[in-house]
Amino acid sequence: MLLARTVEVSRRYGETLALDSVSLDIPQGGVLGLLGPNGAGKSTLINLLVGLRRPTSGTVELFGGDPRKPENRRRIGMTPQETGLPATLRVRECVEFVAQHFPDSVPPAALLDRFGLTDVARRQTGGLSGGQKRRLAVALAFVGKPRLVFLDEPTTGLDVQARRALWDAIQGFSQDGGTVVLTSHYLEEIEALADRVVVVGQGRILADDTVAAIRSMVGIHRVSLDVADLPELPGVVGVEQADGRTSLLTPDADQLVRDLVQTGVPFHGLQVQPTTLEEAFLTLTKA
Ligand SMILES: Nc1ncnc2c1ncn2[C@@H]1O[C@H](COP(=O)(O)OP(=O)(O)OP(=O)(O)O)[C@@H](O)[C@H]1O
Repeated sequence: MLLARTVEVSRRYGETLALDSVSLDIPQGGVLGLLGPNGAGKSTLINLLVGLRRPTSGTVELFGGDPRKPENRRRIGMTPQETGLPATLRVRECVEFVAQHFPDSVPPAALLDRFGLTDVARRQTGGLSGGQKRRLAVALAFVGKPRLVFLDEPTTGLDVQARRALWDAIQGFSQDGGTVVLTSHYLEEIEALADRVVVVGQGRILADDTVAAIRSMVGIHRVSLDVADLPELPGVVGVEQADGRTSLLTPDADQLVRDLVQTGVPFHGLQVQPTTLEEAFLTLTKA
């Protein structure tokens, strides 16, 4: 069963073509990760699906109908990239306020517990930390017992522990049969949560596949080292020099390190790091 879809949807903002003929089906169940560099069109796609924006051309359907109609939107939950919470409302009041807009809702205590907000339930949102605000903003997407939830960069600004707690909550919702569409810049996050990944770039869908397939496409690592004279090595898709250090970009860091040792070239200060998604995309487009 399809919960939402776009058919050849394009969206322009003046001269900018933010989405270019995008067709996407969102069936019931699972977590769909939208992955792509800044400005790729991910937020625009979500905003069209939830009825916040209209397409310039093409069709968008939510539960088989118009995403702008309240009866369709009532069955979704959403956390946009940026949220403004009323500063003087207490956390619990915020949850209760949002709950009033839905025919059925999750009991506030249960929701606050699920999102680790019980301790701050009586605090005014203006007094929350950035991470707590973000957690509340994401929790609010789940208040109305939605069937489909859209989360635009849900864990931006969260520390590792808070991020993992949020992942657990999202996974729990998915295991109970809920469907999630999320955007993220973190491959790690997509890997932890999504079973399907749609890569968006320059307003188009570049790939729609499993996490493993996408990881092999964009999972580039940076191997940095201090080395005087480096021979050519297999599997290197980019070389950068900065501050006297050499960085090698590769999809298989383990193999590269093995090859490096085998050359016998002296080096020190070896570091292996995942690249950001932007770097991975730039490297791939250059390669
Ligand atoms: N309201 C707007 N007015 C003008 N241009 C816009 C507007 N919203 C988005 N754009 C442009 O459309 C393109 C796609 O933006 P969008 O926010 O959808 O990308 P994104 O993939 O969500 O990026 P990010 O990862 O940075 O959030 C960008 O070039 C952006 O500058």
